[in-house]
Amino acid sequence: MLKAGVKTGMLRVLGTMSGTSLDGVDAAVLETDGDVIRRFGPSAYRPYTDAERAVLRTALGRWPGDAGVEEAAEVVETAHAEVMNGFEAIDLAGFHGQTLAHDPGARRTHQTGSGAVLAEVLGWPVVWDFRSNDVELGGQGAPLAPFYHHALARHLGLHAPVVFLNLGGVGNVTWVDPRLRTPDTPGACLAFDTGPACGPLNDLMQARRGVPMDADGALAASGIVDQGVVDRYLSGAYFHKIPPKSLDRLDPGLMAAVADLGDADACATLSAVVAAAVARAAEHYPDAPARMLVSGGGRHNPVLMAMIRAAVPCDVSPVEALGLDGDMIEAQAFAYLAVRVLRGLPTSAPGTTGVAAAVGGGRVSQPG
Ligand SMILES: Nc1ncnc2c1ncn2[C@@H]1O[C@H](COP(=O)(O)OP(=O)(O)OP(=O)(O)O)[C@@H](O)[C@H]1O
Ligand SMILES: CC(=O)N[C@H]1[C@@H]2OC[C@@H](O2)[C@@H](O)[C@@H]1O[C@H](C)C(=O)O
Repeated sequence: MLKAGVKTGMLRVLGTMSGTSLDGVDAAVLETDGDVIRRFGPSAYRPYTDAERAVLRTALGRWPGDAGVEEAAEVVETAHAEVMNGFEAIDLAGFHGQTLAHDPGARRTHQTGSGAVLAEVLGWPVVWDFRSNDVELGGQGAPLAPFYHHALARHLGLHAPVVFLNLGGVGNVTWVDPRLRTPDTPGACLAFDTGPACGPLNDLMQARRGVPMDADGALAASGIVDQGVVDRYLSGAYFHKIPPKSLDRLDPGLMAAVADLGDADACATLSAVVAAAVARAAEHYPDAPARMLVSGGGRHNPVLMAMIRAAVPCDVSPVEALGLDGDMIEAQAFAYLAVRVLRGLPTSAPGTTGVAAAVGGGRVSQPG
């Protein structure tokens, strides 16, 4: 199904993502027709300043109209306009925005920042608000990168099921079968959030040491895992749910569970929770994957990666092993999805968000 008046063929699309860890904006160019990938283009990263991050943090958990949300939208729009302005010859942009709140059970999700404002400022058509339609139709609204993971597996010429693991604030996996030609074919993609990833580690480091992360897992490396905490956490309701399922970044329960541990032991234990959650995900795979390809900032944490390797029975490598850029997969995904939205193609399916049938979503804003 092709929407009237839409340019056919390959487009040069700029995708952006502002992730749950509130570190900054990733922007990456992808040449695609919304089906196959032709080429990866340049990318850029624009960190939030401490003051901007504070504005975003204040607005977490809030909905449109709540106090502080307009200020957060302005921060997000300004940061995106700055980084997006540096790119040339763009046909289309895919703007995810910053998730402030996500409650699929109540059929609502909130990504702040207006694609209409960016279309005006940049002079390009902008696709945005990717998740609302899916949650309104009863889906989880997340994860949405899976259809792009399927395109990546095809682009890489893979012929067996693989798992893409993204380690951001939250962990999420996509099991993909590239032998099935389109991502919305039943059985082509199964995706869900595994559990917490870097988010709780960051929160702990911020609260106890005033730094944004356990850099290179240095503190976790000198700590001892409290296996009781790991086992108790993994016995929680989320880990018994059948996918699709998605998480909000905030889980005060996990922070409380490590409150009595010293800093190093708490970091080691939180890292072990991440690895155990990733390992637990395998219960749901339709078939054993040939390998696990890791993207997101957590792949830079060698302690976390070692724990995952020890817990998972297949090869685990950063996506760089296959020539991809693990910091830009999500930004590229929203470039890919933008073209799908423009062309009226689905962006999620029962296996990715639990929506009842494959659906599209997103709004398209044209410059005035
Ligand atoms: N060298 C490193 N050592 C340890 N952790 C690291 C390192 N580099 C990045 N990280 C972790 O990765 C996080 C950023 O990951 P990423 O940019 O993938 O998250 P995000 O896109 O905000 O999250 P999400 O995918 O959940 O939206 C940092 O906040 C930090 O916790
Ligand atoms: C609601 C929301 O913004 N979810 C994010 C978050 O960050 C990681 C994980 O939780 C994933 O479900 C999703 O983002 C990725 C890009 C996705 O939709 O695939």
